[in-house]
Parts: sequence; structure tokens; C-alpha cells
Amino acid sequence: SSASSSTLTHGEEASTQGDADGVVDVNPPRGTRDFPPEDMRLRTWLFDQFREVSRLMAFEEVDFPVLESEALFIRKAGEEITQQLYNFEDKGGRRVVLRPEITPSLARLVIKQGKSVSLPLKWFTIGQCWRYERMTRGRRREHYQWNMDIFGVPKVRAEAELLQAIVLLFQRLGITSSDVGIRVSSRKVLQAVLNMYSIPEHLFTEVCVIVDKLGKLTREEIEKELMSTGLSSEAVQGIIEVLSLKSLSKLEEVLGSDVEAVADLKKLFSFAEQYGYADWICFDASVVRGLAYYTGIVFEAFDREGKLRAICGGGRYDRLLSTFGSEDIPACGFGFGDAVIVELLKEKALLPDMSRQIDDIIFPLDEVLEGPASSIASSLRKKGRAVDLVEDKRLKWVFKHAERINASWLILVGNSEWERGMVRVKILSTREEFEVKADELE
Ligand SMILES: Nc1ccc(Br)nc1
Repeated sequence: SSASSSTLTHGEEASTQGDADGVVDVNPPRGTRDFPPEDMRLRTWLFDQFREVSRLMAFEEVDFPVLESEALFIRKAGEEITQQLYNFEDKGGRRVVLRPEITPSLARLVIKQGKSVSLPLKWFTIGQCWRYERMTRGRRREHYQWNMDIFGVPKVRAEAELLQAIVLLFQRLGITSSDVGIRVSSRKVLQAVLNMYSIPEHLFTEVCVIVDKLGKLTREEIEKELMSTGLSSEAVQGIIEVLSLKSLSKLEEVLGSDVEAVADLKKLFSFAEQYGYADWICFDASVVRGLAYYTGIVFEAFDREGKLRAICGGGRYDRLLSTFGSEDIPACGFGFGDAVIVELLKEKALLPDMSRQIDDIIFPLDEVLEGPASSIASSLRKKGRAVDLVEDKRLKWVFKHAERINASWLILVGNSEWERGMVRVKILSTREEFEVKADELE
């Protein structure tokens, strides 16, 4: 645990300024992770899947600073995300944050690009996001999120595209609709209910943030929080009753067919049939998501065994830009974290083989052959082969190393062979061994 400082490996003295007893804490800051090679190979594999799905969906990659102005995240709806800002004042007296999410940065760039971007635009990014949470809960303070966002498409086509991206990703990882489902609803359901009880518009966002805790808080706690906003007991019961609906036809009975929420959802579920991912999604009125700025369809993916937190989530946010003082542009998107998905892959024994893979190991058998070994390594690398040049090791170690990194060839440069311009090549998979002219290796 990072609470206790660990001694350096191999008993070496701490090389940097250590604490009182001279030992530096070699753990990363609380709530953060290192990615040693094997973990980094898994992360790179996952991010490559994110990138490949983004390519298939014809999205363009964008990127932003992890550091953003605090002003981008000051919202009054009491969301957890804005109450855990990793915020500070920089040396210039500016209020800044390590971003807790990516959507506001996307919105900022769209505003900055102004008329120079043609709509619709479809952008994706994979970026680290932060939260400062009291470590009492021992949760992580950083994770990486894949974000896919579409600006300029007011109809549910955008949500249908985003849902296909999510399903494609799961399918690429070997996850099926028996493992994972995607709950879909719309904030317009809640909007319709608040209208039924003539609840003032300004309470909408606050009520959304409260009912997002359905499933995390008890019904009584939710009722108490809703009452504290001034809602009548009748309105509270009405909200909870409608948000417990899991059938679109029941919702239509309660709200009527002419309500926008019903029309949007019926259209989306019809699209789902055409895309071929209908068995992945289900209507669940309790889905509101915890971000204040959602205005329409919202969705979240969950593991059907119910062991994990939401795998990803997103929704429509048609009025975010005007909160930054700009003209609104209809938008929707999702965030997909790098942690829960890996827990799910472990649960389903779907983690890919992450062992190293190198093409060749080159080993000069004598110090005087280090030069020739260099030119062989160089010419193979120029031909695109991954080459590990090894020296100052016993041959026994070299064979073990070749196995460890799954090398295809072991190329031994020895004096007697080199005098004839030859090297010895051992094919590690078949144990066959050949003498090969050094300049014919490839
Ligand atoms: N928003 C956010 C940031 C960092 C982590 Br870990 N989880 C959620």
C-alpha cells in the first residue's frame, strides 16, 4: 500500500532525496497507478481496440491538456464529479484542475473552432481523468477514458451510432449480450413527469442528480433528498413510480404517445433492430446518469451479473455550449473507462495473452564480434524486424531470455562462422539450426 514507504529493490541506497530514514517512497501518489511493461501491453491492446472502433465509426481523434481551467467544471447541481475536483491555484494565481471528464474540453474546442468546423463532427479521444476523493474509500483518483462525441446531429441517429460503437467494442473483446446489457432511457421522461406535477424547470437538473443515486441509496434516502428540494410527497412518489418502469409500452401508457421521450426511444429501439444490436439494449426509466448537462437519451452499460459498477455511460447534451456563453449545438457522447472493463475481462477469462513477442535475438559469442553483431541487428531492424541485441551474458541465460520474450530466431555470431561470412540461426519454435550467410538474413 502506498501508505508505507517501500524500501528500494536490491537494497540500494535511495538515489533521490529520501525521507528521514533515507528511503524514498517508490509507490506512485495515492490513488494513481504505474504501468510496468506487462500492464502497459494490456493497456495498449485495450486502447488499440478503442482506436479501431473509432476508425470503423469514422471518428477523428482529438486531444486536450489534462490541465484545464476550473471554470469549465463549476456547476451548481451537486454532482459528485464537481465535488471531487482535483483543483488548485497555479503559480500565476490561476484556478486550474486536473480534468475530471473530457466533454467540457470537447465543447471548449468546438466553440474555439467556431465556424471553421463543419457539422456534424465526430471526435474521439482517450485521456486520463482525475478526481480528488478522500482516500477513506481507497478508490482510484485517476483513470483513462475513451470518449466518443457527435456534434451537430439533433436526431437519435447520433445515439444509435454511439451505441453501435459501444457494442462493436464489446464484440471485439469477446463480450456478448449475455455478459453485458445497455440500459437506455431519456431525461425527457423525467422532464415529462416534472411537467405533470408542475415542478419548476430550475429543479430539473438537481432532481436528475438525486435520482441518479437510485440503486446506490435506499428508496427512503432518495425520497428524503427529493423532498428536501421542496417537491411534494405526491410528486416524489410519481417520480419514483415512473422511474421504476422497465417497459416502453408501459411508459407510453403513463405519458402518452405524443411525448417526445416516447417518440425518441421508440425510434432508437427501431434503429437498434436495423443495426443488429437490439439484444444488447433495454429500456430502463431509472437511468438518468449523474452529469447535470444531459438533456435527452441517456445510457449505461452494465454487467448482467451485477458485480461491477457501470462499464461506460453517456447521453445527449444539447445545451452544454450555452452554459459556456456560446450558441448551442446539439451533441451527444459517452465515456468508457479503462478499469471496470478490465475487471470484466478478468471475470470472463477474456484477458488476451500479453506476453512479449520479439523477432530476433542477436548474441555475439566473443567481444570482438560486437561490431558485426551491431551491423546485423541494424540491417534486420531496417527490414522491420524487432531485434534484441544481447551481450555480456552466458549462453544459458541467452536461451532462457529467448524463451521468456518469445523470440522467433536466435542468431549466434561466432568467430569460426563469421570468418566465412556466416552466422548460426536457431529457429526457437522447431529447435532447427542453420548456418546462414549474414547478408542474406531477413
Ligand atoms: N470522473 C472520474 C475521474 C477519475 C476517476 Br478514477 N473516476 C471518475
